Amino acid sequence: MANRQDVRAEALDSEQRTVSALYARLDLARARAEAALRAAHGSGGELGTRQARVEREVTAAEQARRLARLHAVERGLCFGRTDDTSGRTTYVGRIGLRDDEHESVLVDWRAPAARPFYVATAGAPDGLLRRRHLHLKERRVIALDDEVFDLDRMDEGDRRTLVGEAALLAALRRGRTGRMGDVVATIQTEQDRVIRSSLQGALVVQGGPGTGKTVAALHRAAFLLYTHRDTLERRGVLVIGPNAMFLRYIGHVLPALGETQVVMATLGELFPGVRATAVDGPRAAQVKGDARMADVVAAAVRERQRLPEGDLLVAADGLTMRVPHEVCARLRERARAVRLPHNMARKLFVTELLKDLARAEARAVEESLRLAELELEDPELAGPLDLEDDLDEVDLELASRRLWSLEPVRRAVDELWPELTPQRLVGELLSSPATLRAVAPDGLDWAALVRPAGAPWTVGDVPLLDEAAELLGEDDSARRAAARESEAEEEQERYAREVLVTTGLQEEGVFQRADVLAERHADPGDGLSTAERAAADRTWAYGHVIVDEAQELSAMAWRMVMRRVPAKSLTVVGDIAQTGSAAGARSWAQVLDPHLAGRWREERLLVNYRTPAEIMRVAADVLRAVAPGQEPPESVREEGTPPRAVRGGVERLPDLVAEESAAVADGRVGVIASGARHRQVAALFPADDLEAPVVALTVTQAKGLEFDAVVVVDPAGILAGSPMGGQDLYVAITRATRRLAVLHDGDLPQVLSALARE
Ligand SMILES: Nc1ncnc2c1ncn2[C@@H]1O[C@H](COP(=O)(O)OP(=O)(O)OP(=O)(O)O)[C@@H](O)[C@H]1O
Repeated sequence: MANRQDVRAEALDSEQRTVSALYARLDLARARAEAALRAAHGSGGELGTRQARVEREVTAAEQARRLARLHAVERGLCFGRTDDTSGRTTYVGRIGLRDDEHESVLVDWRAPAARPFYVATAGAPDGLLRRRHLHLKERRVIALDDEVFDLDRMDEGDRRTLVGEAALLAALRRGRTGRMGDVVATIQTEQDRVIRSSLQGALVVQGGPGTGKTVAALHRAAFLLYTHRDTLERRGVLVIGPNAMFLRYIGHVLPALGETQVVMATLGELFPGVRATAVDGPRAAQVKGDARMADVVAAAVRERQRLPEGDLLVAADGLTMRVPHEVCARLRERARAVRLPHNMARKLFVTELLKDLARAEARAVEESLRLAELELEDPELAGPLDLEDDLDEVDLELASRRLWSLEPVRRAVDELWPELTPQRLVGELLSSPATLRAVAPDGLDWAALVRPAGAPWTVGDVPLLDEAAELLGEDDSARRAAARESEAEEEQERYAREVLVTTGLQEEGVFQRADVLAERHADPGDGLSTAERAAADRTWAYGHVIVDEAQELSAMAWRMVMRRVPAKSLTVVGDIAQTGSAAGARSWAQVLDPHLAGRWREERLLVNYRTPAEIMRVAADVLRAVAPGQEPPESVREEGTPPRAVRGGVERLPDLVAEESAAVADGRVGVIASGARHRQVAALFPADDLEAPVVALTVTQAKGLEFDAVVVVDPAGILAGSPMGGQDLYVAITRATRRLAVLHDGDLPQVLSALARE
């Protein structure tokens, strides 16, 4: 009788044959796409009608995209197999493949046929007998894991082939690389519900640290693009993350899932032309994020629609024109009443005011003539003279045009109703205590906002700029056109370079230069991909928006995000217990109801795949202290290394980090310090690249990230550092996947008393 070793080898062999055949299909699909691409490029050159040329280009673009996808799925092409009760075997992979008879040989993980692979559980096997995970190294099958749902119904031969350790645990024990990986092979049932939830409406994914919210949201983006490709490729998907480092951390997940058409941005980048990275202190952040700031910005715009002290007096060309105060007030009311944005309504105000100035000019001329008449006693000039009444519409228009060319007139108009950019309005508002005092509602701590003129934009300013842009009706068409043009060229070249590399066309001498190919590819429209076009356009309406670490968004930030997605199709991912920003959410209803009026659904993730149970027990004490109503997620594994507290100052840190590094071998160490200690710690570990073996971060920077070992420095400083210090400590502790050490120089905070002492 064959022993277990032989059975294992036999099963591996058999799967290897299947997997090799799948890779052969992949190679064939690539060869076909390359041939189609070459045919599209090669056919007809510059000849043919414009329509033929456009059609060729569309085909070429499609084939190039297909090729890029086929190349992106090389690693781990096939990772799953199901055997069901009707005797059918299905292989699940990163993309779908068919044989020459058009029979499916590999099912795309996002397709309905792949569902049982993700949802089957021992209690509800969904028609499955067995689920098998295949582990590949390059194109070789190196291990198998089986989960059996109905042993009794398996035949003897199949039973003998059962192999494996739970695939999930194997995946979770892998060392961290500084990049988030995809988990397509081990998606859990509760995560699968999130991933496949309908595109319509807003879905909130609430879950404690490490429950896979981020990873599920990214797989959801890939799933939605697969299922609703038409809509979403046209409108685009936007993923909003807390900072650039986080976006780099997750940046590899979607391409590995075959999706490259997603815009990733931080909140500080959502206003084209501004890249804010500075952050406000808690007091300013809280006020800036307050929903009442929308009224403040609106009042600041109205405040710029001014009236003269008394009558308006404009001296130009040797005359003084006078427009009575009441007339100016009437003109302002009329311009406001049209309810157009400020810069558009200005046109109306200026047109009317110029007419009144023209009449005033006529009056002034008349007046001066009368004076001249009195002085000269010239009988020729005697008799009634009423220039003002003689002006008809044509005269008025001509006079207005002439007046508009005079500097003093322009200055006077700008004084009353200036053309404003969002940057100017918000910049001048925040550096003017007098204006802030005048426009802030009672009870708003406006003094917290005051800052010097020209200070760099903060992330909290961006929603204010966006609000201002809505009210001002920023006319950015010229800037947009220019930006599109240069970006379009760059994009075409970049794309062409990719095509040259992935297809080997360059090597074969079909195209030597990316710019030549780019020229061929020039989109008859603006040539930008949806993603690029959307990122450059403040008013772009995305098809779907995913917000990660969404608990940090202020009420003002939510207003901005909602403008980006008028269809209100959103995935909101976060954990109320981790809110660190003073302006962040205390409940999902509080931040979402103003926009969605209860029309949002919530899924909860309850299992922590990151943090071992020993560390989570300490984190749970912290959570109980800061948010008594919140339940910590349950860890899926014990690691066996008790988390520890080490007494000492920063001088003890190099040794401690060396110990932790040695303990995790090739893994990564994150040193998370209080704001007060961060500078000192960062000087010891200066790398700002997550792939470095050791990286020093503040809690805010560490949000959403994870490390094999974490060293928390100055827990008391973290607790005392902000009104949300408890939440911050909870975040810091839960970044560890294997080991935790806490370095403290004063007394260890009470909430950490469960740590082993050294
Ligand atoms: N089904 C899964 N299979 C394998 N690994 C998983 C799975 N789900 C989650 N993980 C891993 O668990 C870790 C935590 O996931 P993720 O960062 O998405 O959690 P999160 O809920 O966003 O956490 P936080 O709130 O702390 O930012 C990641 O390393 C992720 O790859």
